[in-house]
Amino acid sequence: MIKLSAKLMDIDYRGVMLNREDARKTGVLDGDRIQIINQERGASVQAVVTTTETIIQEGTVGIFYVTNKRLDAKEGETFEIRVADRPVSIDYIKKKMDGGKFTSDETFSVVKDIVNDVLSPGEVSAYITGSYINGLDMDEIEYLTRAMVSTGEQISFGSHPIVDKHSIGGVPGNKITLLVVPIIAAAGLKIPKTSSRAITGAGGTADLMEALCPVSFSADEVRNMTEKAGAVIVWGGATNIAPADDRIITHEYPLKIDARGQMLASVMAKKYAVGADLVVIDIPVGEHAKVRNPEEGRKLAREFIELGERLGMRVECALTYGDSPIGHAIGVNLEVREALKALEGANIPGSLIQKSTSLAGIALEMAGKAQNGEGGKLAEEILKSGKALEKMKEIIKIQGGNPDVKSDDIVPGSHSYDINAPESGYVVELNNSSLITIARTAGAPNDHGAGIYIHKKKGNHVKKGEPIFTIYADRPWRLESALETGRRLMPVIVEGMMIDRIPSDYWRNSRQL
Ligand SMILES: O=P(O)(O)OC[C@H]1O[C@H](OP(=O)(O)O)[C@H](O)[C@@H]1O
Ligand SMILES: O=c1cc[nH]c(=O)[nH]1
Repeated sequence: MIKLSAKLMDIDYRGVMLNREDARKTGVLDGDRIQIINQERGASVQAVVTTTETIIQEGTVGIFYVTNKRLDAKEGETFEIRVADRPVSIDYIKKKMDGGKFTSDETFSVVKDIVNDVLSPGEVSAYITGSYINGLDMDEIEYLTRAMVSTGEQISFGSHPIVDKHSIGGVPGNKITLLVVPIIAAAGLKIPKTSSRAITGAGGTADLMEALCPVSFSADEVRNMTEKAGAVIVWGGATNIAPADDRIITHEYPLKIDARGQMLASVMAKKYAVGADLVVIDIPVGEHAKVRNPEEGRKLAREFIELGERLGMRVECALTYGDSPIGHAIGVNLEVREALKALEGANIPGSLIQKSTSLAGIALEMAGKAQNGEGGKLAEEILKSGKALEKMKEIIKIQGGNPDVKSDDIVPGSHSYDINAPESGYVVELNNSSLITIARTAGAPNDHGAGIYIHKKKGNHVKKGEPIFTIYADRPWRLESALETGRRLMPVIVEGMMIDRIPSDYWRNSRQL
């Protein structure tokens, strides 16, 4: 054991940094774990070590920002540093990587160590990859859901039913939560909606809502705001509701993967933790979506329903069209503007309003607000009457945003480029996954102005030279990269257009490269 004085490092990262000499004295290498202890205050956390020769001087321990949120160290405070045992959860992760099955206790141990930052980013990625490749069965998924809930805070409400909705994502432009939640709340129901940020997409609901108001709240605040306004739309990652969820999603985001078992647990843990009784799940189905065909969609729906039964929630699922973006906008500001326009009563074509009112309609029927088969109509009436817009303003206000915001106040990035049709014909291919990659390369979701506006969707006729879609970015170099990505991925095909020309000396030239 050695004693070191704290140096606070304002870096949004987990763990500690030790001078190599102190690491040697303690007996740890890069990636090992230490226990940092202040006996007087009773403060003690485990952290993964990074070593340095220059950034941290001998006699000092650098404490990264996220770890210090739990340790609450002051600059210069003295801490005892000891080698920490290798967590047993790593053995469980290896077991899963070798194709084994988690028990309930093993799952809890892994989740607890993720939440307490005991596992390094590499170990969390190994857990996700092991579960992604070898899968989780329904028992393991239930264990994971319960572990995610029990390692965080839970909310309970005085009156019921509590309604909730969730989309598994995977379809670009899926801004429907900004319509579905206010419609349900305007019907007099409570819906404490927590969302994640983008996982495989260019803007998750939490990213979108953040363009209108703060989304980071404690569990208590979520409950109080929902009691007052009937609804919230907040970022689950900030609430300490199922805190493991966001840690897992952070590692899935760069890989653009959403492991099936973890997805079921991630969604249902958020519902269970807010005390939901009635849950509607949106499962987009399409060639480039997370679920490729209706059979797979029905299987996933059964799994959601079964998991709901195990946890005491009534779940209904909607298989939705996931072959084409929802509405015309992809990326934070473009999507928020489109959603607000729909709430303001603009004549937005098709998919956004239809999908939103169908999903909201299922919830209204489940809660007994509408007869079976009448929910969609009631949802549409609520939207058209302006009551959903009023409710959305109330939600924005209670979360600390400007309730008078108009759709036209939310503007796309100032750098844009139109992708025009090379030929006249029908749009026969508009690849969701490539559109998302282009929008992300343009800066989405971090740059709120970045994204894509689609003028012609699959099946639409386009004349030569007309724009098919426009790419927006907040920074010129991001737009350049997005264009380069677009040229490589060719996300759109117009019937009759030549896709590529391969000259006879192509192979010789490429071999020379
Ligand atoms: O990034 P991809 O994987 O498309 O989807 C992730 C999005 O889907 C869900 O939407 P909601 O919370 O039901 O609105 C998540 O919370 C997240 O916002
Ligand atoms: O909230 C969500 C949505 C999709 N997939 C997840 O893992 N979580």
